[in-house]
Amino acid sequence: MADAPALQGRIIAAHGRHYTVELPDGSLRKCFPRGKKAGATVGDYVVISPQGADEGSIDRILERRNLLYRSDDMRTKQFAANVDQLLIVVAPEPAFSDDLTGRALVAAWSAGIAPIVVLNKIDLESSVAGARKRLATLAGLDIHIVELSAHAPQEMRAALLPLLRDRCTLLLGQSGMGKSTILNALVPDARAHTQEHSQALGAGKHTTTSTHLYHLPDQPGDIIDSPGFQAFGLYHLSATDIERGFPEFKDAIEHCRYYNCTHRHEPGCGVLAAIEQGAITTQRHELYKRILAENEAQGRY
Ligand SMILES: Nc1nc2c(ncn2[C@@H]2O[C@H](COP(=O)(O)OP(=O)(O)OP(=O)(O)O)[C@@H](O)[C@H]2O)c(=O)[nH]1
Ligand SMILES: [Zn+2]
Repeated sequence: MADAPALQGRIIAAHGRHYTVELPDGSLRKCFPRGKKAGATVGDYVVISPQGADEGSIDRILERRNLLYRSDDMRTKQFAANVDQLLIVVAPEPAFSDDLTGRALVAAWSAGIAPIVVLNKIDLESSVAGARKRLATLAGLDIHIVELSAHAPQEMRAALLPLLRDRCTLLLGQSGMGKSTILNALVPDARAHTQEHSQALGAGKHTTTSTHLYHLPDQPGDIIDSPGFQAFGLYHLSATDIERGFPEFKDAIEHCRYYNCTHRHEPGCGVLAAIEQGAITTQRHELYKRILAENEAQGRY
């Protein structure tokens, strides 16, 4: 019997050793990477060789438009590939972290991906003002900030669905910000679906898929759910990547006296001058210095 012809599909879930690949006809296959090739991630477009009725091997990962991940001394965690935008969920309670939110923004910009920040739980009236005030430090950066309450699902859908149309959106946030609640309002039974897939594909009932791509039920567009994080290392970024993660530095850097200026203490630094003039906030500059120092401590530069 001749080999079945290779097919192209998209990885919609990663389960440790194997992946769920969706084919253009909507069917799902449990696929294993061929050989020792690792590193496939949710959102990847792949070429597979079908095996049997519902399995396959991943022969090749097609070129990625982008790849989002975080990394620290412990490990590297890929979030997703080929995304159009990042939706970063923050909330007044538990209070979101400026540092982690800033890092997620850096991850987005350094990968060339547009970020949207969602301030969830605006029904928490006593604490929402404080959250708004902290978010105001991001004003002036090119970020769309949307306020909503996932406990008012109808209004929430009205606010989010237009932003999600025709796009592949990665949902990201610290633990407890309300990602699952938002996801479930956008894709009812998302969690149940995950269970179903896992069981149908033999992943076992208790294997939780950490990252999963869902199609929006009522309009074109995909949303990728990812586990909540409590740390967001960016050890993989080069100094140039980090600079790209701070788009407000771009014009100022043109004025730096030294081509290899690190924008910390050098004389004639355009970024330091822009801080003096109030065009760049010290808070963002502090974050920049923290990320750079962490990477330097790795002996990268
Ligand atoms: N008051 C209020 N509570 C909310 C809202 N959205 C979510 N919550 C609550 O916040 C808690 C955390 O919500 P989840 O959706 O589980 O948060 P998550 O971001 O998925 O958290 P992880 O699973 O840790 O990543 C739950 O108790 C939700 O009911 C909201 O709009 N208003
Ligand atoms: Zn400089």
